[in-house]
Amino acid sequence: MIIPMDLNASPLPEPEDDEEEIFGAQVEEEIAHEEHVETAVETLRREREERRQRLKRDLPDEGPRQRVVQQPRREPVINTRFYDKNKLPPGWLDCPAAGQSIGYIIPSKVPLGETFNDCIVPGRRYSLKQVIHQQRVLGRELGLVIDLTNTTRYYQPSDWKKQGIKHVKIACKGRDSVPDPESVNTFVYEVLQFYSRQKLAKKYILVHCTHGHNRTGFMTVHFLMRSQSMSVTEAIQVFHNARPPGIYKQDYIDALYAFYHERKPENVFCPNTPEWKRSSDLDLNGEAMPDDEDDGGIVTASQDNQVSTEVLTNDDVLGDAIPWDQQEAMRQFCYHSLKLGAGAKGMAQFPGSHPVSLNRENLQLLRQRYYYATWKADGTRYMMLITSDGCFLIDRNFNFRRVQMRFPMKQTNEGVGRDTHNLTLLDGEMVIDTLPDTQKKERRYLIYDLMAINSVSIIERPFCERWKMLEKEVIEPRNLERQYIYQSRNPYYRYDLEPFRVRRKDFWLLSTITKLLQGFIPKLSHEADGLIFQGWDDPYVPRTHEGLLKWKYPEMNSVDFLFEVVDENRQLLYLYERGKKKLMDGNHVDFKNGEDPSELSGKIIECSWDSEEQVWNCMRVRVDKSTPNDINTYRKVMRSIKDNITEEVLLEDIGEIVRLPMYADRIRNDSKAHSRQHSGRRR
Ligand SMILES: Nc1nc2c(ncn2[C@@H]2O[C@H](COP(=O)(O)OP(=O)(O)OP(=O)(O)O)[C@@H](O)[C@H]2O)c(=O)[nH]1
Repeated sequence: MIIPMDLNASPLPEPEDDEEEIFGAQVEEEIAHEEHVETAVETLRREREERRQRLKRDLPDEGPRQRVVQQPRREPVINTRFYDKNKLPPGWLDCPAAGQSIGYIIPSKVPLGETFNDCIVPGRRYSLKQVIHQQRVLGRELGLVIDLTNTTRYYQPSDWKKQGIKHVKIACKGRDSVPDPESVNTFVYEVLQFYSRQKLAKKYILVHCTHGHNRTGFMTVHFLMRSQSMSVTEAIQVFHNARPPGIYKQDYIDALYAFYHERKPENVFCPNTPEWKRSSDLDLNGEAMPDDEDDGGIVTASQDNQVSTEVLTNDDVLGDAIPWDQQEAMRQFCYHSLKLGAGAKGMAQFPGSHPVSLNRENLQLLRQRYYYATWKADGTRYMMLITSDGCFLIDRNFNFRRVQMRFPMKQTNEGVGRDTHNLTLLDGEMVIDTLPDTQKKERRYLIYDLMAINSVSIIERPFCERWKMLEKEVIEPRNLERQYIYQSRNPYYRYDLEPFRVRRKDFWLLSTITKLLQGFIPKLSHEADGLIFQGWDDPYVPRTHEGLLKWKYPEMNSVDFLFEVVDENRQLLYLYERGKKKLMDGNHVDFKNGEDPSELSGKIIECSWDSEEQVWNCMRVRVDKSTPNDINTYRKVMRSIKDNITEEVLLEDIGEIVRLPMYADRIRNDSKAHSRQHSGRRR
C-alpha cells in the first residue's frame, strides 16, 4: 500500500485561545478519598517545588539535565496514587502541539479537556476543539483519533464522537515497557481499516499519547514498517522529520530494531530528551519526574533481543494476538482460496487438508495413481498466510497469530516489483530440531504445500507443480536474499533472528521408500511418527482427503478423545458425530505416565490402542485442539489398527507397486530430472 507522504507541509500555528471548551474531566476511580488525597498532594507538591528550587539554586544549569539523559532512571519518589487529577502532564505545556502529517497520520500531544483550564493560561491551551480547528486551517479533516494514553483523565472520548470523529483507545503504559505486540497489531489494523474504508474523502488520523513522541512514534514506525518497504532506520527518520526530535527513548528505538530483526547501524543515535521534558519536573536526584502514565524507567526490548533460555515445546503458543475482525477477514480469504465458499461468520473451521489412515483397501490407491512418500513430521500443524503487513500462523483451531518473518518476492529481470509476498497461503508442520553438533534446539517450519500465491488460488494444479512453485517462489527468494543480504533492499535484515527457520519438505520416490524409512527417518533431528503418501498429480483437497494417506508406526496409531471424569471417578470418552459429542461407551483409558485423570477432565487426549490389553493408552494432552476426532476418523484408525499394515507388509507391497509399468516409467523420468537438477546446482 502506498501512502502519500506529506512531509513538506507547513508547520502548525500556535494553539489558539480557548473557544468555550466542551470537556468535563473524568474523575479517576482510584482517587476515592478526595479530601485526604488533595491535602497529601498539596503537601507533596509544595515539598517537591521547594526541592526543585533548591536544586536549581545549587547546581550549574546543565548539570542535572546531563544526568537525566545518562543515568538509569530510578523509581519515582512520589506515590503516583496521589496525583492530582487535573495536574498537567510534566512537560506538556511546552511540548509542541502536533507534528507534520505522515501520510494521513498526525502525531500529537494529548489535547486536554476544559477542567484543565485553570492550569493553562489562554493562548497555551490545546483542547479538542482547537485540534480540530488547527487541522482545518491546514486543510485537514479529522476522521479518527487513536488515543494511546493509559488513563481516561485527559478528556472525554464522547466529545470526539459528537464532532463525528471516531475515537479508538489503545491504552499503553508508557512507563517500564514498550507497547505490547497485541496493541501494535490493533493499532496497525485500525489505521489500515480506516484507510481502506474511506475511498474518496481522505480524512486524517490524529494519533496521540501524552506528548506524542515515544508511544506515538513507536506505533507510527510499526505502521510504516508494515505498510511500506522501509528499513527501521528510514521509518524512525520519517517520524523524526515529522515530529522532531522523534522517539527519544533509547529502549524504544532498540525494541523496534529487535522486533523487525534489523541490525542497528552504528551511526544511529537516540536523540536527547527534549528541553521541554527535561526541565519540566525534577525529583530529589535531579531526574525528570515521570508522569503517572507516561515516561520513565527501564524499558524491556522485544524478547528476540535477549538470549533465550526457554525450553522449546510443540505446545508453545507462537506469535502475537491480532484483532478478531482481522482474523475473520483472513479466514474468509482462506475459504475463498480453498474454494470452500464463505464460512459462516465466527463459525469457520480449520480448512487444511487432512490425510486418512492407510488400510488394506485404500492401499490399492497406490497402484492406481502415482504417489510420492515423505516422513510424517510430528510437530504442530500450521497453515501460514503471508501478507504485505505480516505473516500469520494458522492453528488447528483456525486462530491466527502474527509472527515477524520476511518472505521476499522472486526478483524479476527488471529487478523491480513488490518487495514481499502478499496473500500467499502455505501448509506445513512446525517441528523442533535438535542440532546434532551442539544439541541446541531450533524451531523449523517444514512447508509441504502452497495453495495460493499472491492472492491467486492454485489448489487445482497438480501437487508436483505446487511443490516446485513453492521452491521457486517462496524458498529460493528467501535463500538468495539471505545469501546476498548486502545487496538486498534491506541489508540490515537478520534472518537469523526470526522465530523459526523455514524449509520445503522433501518428497521421496516410492522406489526409495526403504531408504526413507530405515536410513533417513532414524537420522532426522526432529520427531516423525510415520509416513505420508502424497498423490503427485493431486489437487489440494481441503478437510478430509481420501487420497492423501498416512501410515503410522503401529504403536503410534492414535485417536483424540474428549475426556471427562464424572462422579466416583467414572471415565467418559467422547468423539464428535456431525459436530456433536458422542459418548464412546465401553472404552477405557490407562494413564501409564502417572497423570491424575481428574486433572485432565474436559481436555482432549491423544490415545493409542493397546491390542493386548484391549485398552487405550493416554499419550499426551492435545492443547492445540479444542474438539475430539470425528467418529469417521476413529473408524478409519480402528480399521488401520485391525488391518495391521506393518513396516514389513508395507515395504513388500510397495516393492511390487514400483515395478508396475506406470511407476517404472515415471520413476525413471523423475530420477533423470532429479539428477539433472542436482548436477545443475553443483555446477
Ligand atoms: N499432508 C501432510 N501432513 C503432514 C506431513 N507431515 C506431517 N503431517 C501432519 O500429519 C497430520 C495428520 O496426521 P494425523 O495423525 O491425523 O494427525 P495428528 O498428528 O494426530 O494431529 P491432528 O492433525 O490433530 O489429527 C497433519 O495434520 C500434519 O500436521 C506432510 O508431509 N503432509
